[in-house]
Amino acid sequence: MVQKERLGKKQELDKGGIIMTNYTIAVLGAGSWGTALAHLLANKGYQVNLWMRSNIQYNTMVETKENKKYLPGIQLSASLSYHLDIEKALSGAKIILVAVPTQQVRGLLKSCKQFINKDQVIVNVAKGLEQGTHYRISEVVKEELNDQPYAILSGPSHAEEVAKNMPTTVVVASKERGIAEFVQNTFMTDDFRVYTNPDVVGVELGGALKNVIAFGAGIVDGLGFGDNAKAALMTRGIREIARLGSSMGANVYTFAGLSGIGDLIVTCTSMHSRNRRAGILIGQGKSLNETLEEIGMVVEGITTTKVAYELSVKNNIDMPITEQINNVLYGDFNVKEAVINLMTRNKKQEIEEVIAEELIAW
Ligand SMILES: NC(=O)c1ccc[n+]([C@@H]2O[C@H](COP(=O)([O-])OP(=O)(O)OC[C@H]3O[C@@H](n4cnc5c(N)ncnc54)[C@H](O)[C@@H]3O)[C@@H](O)[C@H]2O)c1
Ligand SMILES: O=P(O)(O)OC[C@H](O)CO
Repeated sequence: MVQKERLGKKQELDKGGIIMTNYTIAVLGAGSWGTALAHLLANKGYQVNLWMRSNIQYNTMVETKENKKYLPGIQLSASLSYHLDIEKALSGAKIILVAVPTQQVRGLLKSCKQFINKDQVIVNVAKGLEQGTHYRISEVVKEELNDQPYAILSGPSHAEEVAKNMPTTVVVASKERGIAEFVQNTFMTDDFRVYTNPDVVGVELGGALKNVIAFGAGIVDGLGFGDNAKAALMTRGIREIARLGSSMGANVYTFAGLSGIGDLIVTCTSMHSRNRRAGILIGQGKSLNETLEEIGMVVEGITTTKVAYELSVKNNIDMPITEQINNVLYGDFNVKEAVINLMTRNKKQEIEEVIAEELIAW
């Protein structure tokens, strides 16, 4: 347990003026984000078990207390404990933080579900949609673990900045308010501010779909276009995210928040963003294979583009930016051709859902 004074006066207290930090949290996946969050939680005083699948990475991390490939230059919390044995990592944990790429989540859960207890809270941080099923991660978790307590933690948060305690705000969504507040209390620090939101669908979709637009923003940069084009892409991008999201049951206001415009801004403008950097390389004429090799980390927008495009067709939602990015990635379209296709579409009203009476009055 850590005294209130050490963590700052605004912390929520669990019990009698004392912040409970003596429980165990398992972090599955030691990429950039899993490592940064494990470091944050260990620094806050929790027992953190960081599990990874690679022996080589494990040996290096135990020896150097650094994640040289995914989070170089950060001396990790001395109390972090590293694991190759997933059963041991999960044992006694109150929270299981799932921090592997979206397409790997189902396989990971299948491989360890026999070690997961019914009361352990799954906190997902992956931002994507499953290929084939079109599922959000909560749907994958539901299919694999039935009614396991679940929350999604998302929002504008690059691992490189969180690991350096730079001010960051995120949002946690769960259908159960108590779970969202438990996760909020667990992760919140003076530098890492966590909001709650009941809209699991919106928070999951906002985090996944912004990667598609960020990839497009990178293409714009790679082509050498200016700020006008980037602003247009972001503005029209959030509209199509909101259109698809509301058709799938999300609250449209969620997309005006951290897991909407907030994450879109950071990902479209930051050089930390792998999605944006991948788009820049494609815009400069590199092939997809060359791009993925150069980035060397997960680029969620590449798989999510295909799923988002398929969802837009299935739900009959107009998503012209996503469609053109899908054409570039999977239809062999040239990036310049995609831009021409976007700019020369039929004339439109800006707010197409405007109610009929307003239109008539206008
Ligand atoms: N990096 C960030 O700043 C950040 C921030 C918020 C959310 N996210 C999201 O978090 C998720 C993970 O991203 P990341 O940045 O940590 O990716 P990363 O590419 O940095 O690392 C991915 C890690 O997952 C591991 N991995 C892959 N498949 C695995 C499997 N089957 N079992 C065990 N480990 C496996 C890899 O070895 C690697 O260590 C993504 O969905 C990403 O969008 C990342
Ligand atoms: O580096 P990216 O593009 O995967 O983005 C990381 C986070 O999602 C930013 O919030």
